[in-house]
Amino acid sequence: MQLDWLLQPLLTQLNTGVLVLDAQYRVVFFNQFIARRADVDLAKVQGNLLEDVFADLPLAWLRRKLDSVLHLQVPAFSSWEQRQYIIKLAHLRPLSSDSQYMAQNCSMLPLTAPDGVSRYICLLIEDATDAYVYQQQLQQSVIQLEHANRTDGLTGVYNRRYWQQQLGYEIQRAGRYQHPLSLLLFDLDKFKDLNDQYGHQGGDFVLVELSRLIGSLLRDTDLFGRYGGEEFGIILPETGMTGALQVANRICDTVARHKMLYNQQTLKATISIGVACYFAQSVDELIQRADTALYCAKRQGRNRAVAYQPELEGYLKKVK
Ligand SMILES: Nc1nc2c(ncn2[C@@H]2O[C@H](COP(=O)(O)OP(=O)(O)OP(=O)(O)O)[C@@H](O)[C@H]2O)c(=O)[nH]1
Repeated sequence: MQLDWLLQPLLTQLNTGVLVLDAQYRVVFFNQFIARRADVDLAKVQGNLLEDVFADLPLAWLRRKLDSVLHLQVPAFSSWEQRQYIIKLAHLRPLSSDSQYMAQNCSMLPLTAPDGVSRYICLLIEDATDAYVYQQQLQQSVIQLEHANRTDGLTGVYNRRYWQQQLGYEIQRAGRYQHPLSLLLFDLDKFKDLNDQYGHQGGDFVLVELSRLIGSLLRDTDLFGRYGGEEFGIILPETGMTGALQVANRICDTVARHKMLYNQQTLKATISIGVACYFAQSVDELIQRADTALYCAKRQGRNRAVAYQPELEGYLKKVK
């Protein structure tokens, strides 16, 4: 049975790109799938070098691949995960993909003409844009989940679990390399009164506004987290007591001077800060020391930063 008549309609309708090159990598043939998406006319470019027909090919890489197919006479494959595309072909999902071009799986097959001598290579190009788009969406979701997993939903600073985990890592690092490390624990003053006066939403507004303000006063390497309701912690890597007190006083002063507009009313708030330095303690001990200093700051009249010293423990016993 003669089947030659099948070839042309099959190649025209095939939902796969077919591109045939000779041994000098000149274009012998490509089907409609490629012609339409690359906007090239086979009759006009037949016999031209591959790189003169299709712009911006990854030429060095592609030649290495084609050379091995031609000389070893074994097929090669390139997936979209390895190289998103080889030939710039327009795809049919321009809106749902961040890429203008079709993601491609490409098989490269060695061919020998009936004369038994002339060698060719056939490239079969499959549209893998769907897989590419799904993978992009999945990666995006993973990034969003990771962000949500370490962030406090209200204020956008780190949540307690993640922040405390980071404190553990920073303590290990400071211990191993004998580097300074300080911790600030702060708490809004008389926040209950603020909540009572402006409602819970007013209180939330202040928490958000002050988190943003304080975050803007920190270095990128500092780690700012929400420890509990209106209590926050800041880890200051590479910072000893003098530097930590400077940061704490700057935060205290900036907050006290900051005016916030809420429901046409001007709000002000103050904070108290406890400062502790790392000296080979555990996470819990370091937090405990900063908490003791914070408690003293409250007892001494609020709106201030107090540095932890062992004498504070005696002071606490007296006032209790
Ligand atoms: N709006 C709001 N309020 C909160 C949140 N978390 C805790 N609070 C409130 O913060 C207040 C904390 O009150 P207290 O622990 O008595 O302390 P304070 O009024 O700030 O007084 P001092 O700490 O002694 O200066 C409580 O009224 C809590 O309900 C929150 O996420 N949003």
